[in-house]
Amino acid sequence: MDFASILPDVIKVADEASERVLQIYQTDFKVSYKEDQSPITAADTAAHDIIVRGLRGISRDIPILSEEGREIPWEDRKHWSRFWLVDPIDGTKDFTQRTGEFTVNIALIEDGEPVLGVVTAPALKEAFWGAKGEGAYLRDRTGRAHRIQVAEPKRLKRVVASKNHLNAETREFIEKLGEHQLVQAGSSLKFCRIAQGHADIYPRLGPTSEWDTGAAHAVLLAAGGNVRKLDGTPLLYGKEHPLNPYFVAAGDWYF
Ligand SMILES: Nc1ncnc2c1ncn2[C@@H]1O[C@H](COP(=O)(O)O)[C@@H](OP(=O)(O)O)[C@H]1O
Ligand SMILES: [Mg+2]
Repeated sequence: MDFASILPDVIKVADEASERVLQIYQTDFKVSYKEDQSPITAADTAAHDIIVRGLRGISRDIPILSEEGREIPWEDRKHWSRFWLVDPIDGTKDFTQRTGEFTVNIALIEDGEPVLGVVTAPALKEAFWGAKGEGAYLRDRTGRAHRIQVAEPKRLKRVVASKNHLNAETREFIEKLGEHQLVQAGSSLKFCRIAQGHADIYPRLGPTSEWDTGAAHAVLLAAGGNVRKLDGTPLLYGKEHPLNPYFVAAGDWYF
């Protein structure tokens, strides 16, 4: 598949969803709660609909797995060698708390590997994208896009961690890194901050699902980073259960 030729179309889909999400963000939106007690708003479902329609326009043959879509039986999914993995809004808590640190996430997975990803932060007016063999890019709030790359190794490690999920295991991991400084970022922006060289390590010793990480994982890979499980093997996608194992994201030099 020619990633360079489909990237502009995927970015366009993410931008359309982001625009709608931002409109809803600026209203007095209502918050409901799903079965697992996680929050959901009209923005999640509106973004899901726009993304599904847009991706179908890019290719009718690639199936879509979205956090806000219907559950697709493993019997069907186990035959997928390529699929879109979508989180219409990652960081819904940040959305409802109006921190601005939420993202729209679209990934393309091939044989378990995130090979293309687009992550937008509508309220911050930032968009990140990357694909295998194509490098990673940030379009900043001025509207200009430029190539991004992970930072060189330094003694002082800038650690990004979830403010909502900073548990004892994560704290212990961070202490062992030696000289460090905590950098705050919500949702999948944690991977993106590493990809652009603003942070060095993101330990996630807590739950996430595949759709929370796929797109930003692809961006980080394209920027010279990696995401590995605690046993050192790569984090993979398309499992029967969408829950990710614990992982660490960082520049390649860390592993
Ligand atoms: N118990 C749990 N099981 C699965 N995922 C969880 C979880 N607790 C938090 N998460 C995931 O962590 C994401 C938020 O991460 P962070 O705190 O780093 O911003 C949430 O994304 P959503 O907002 O898309 O639901 C959610 O998917
Ligand atoms: Mg999510």
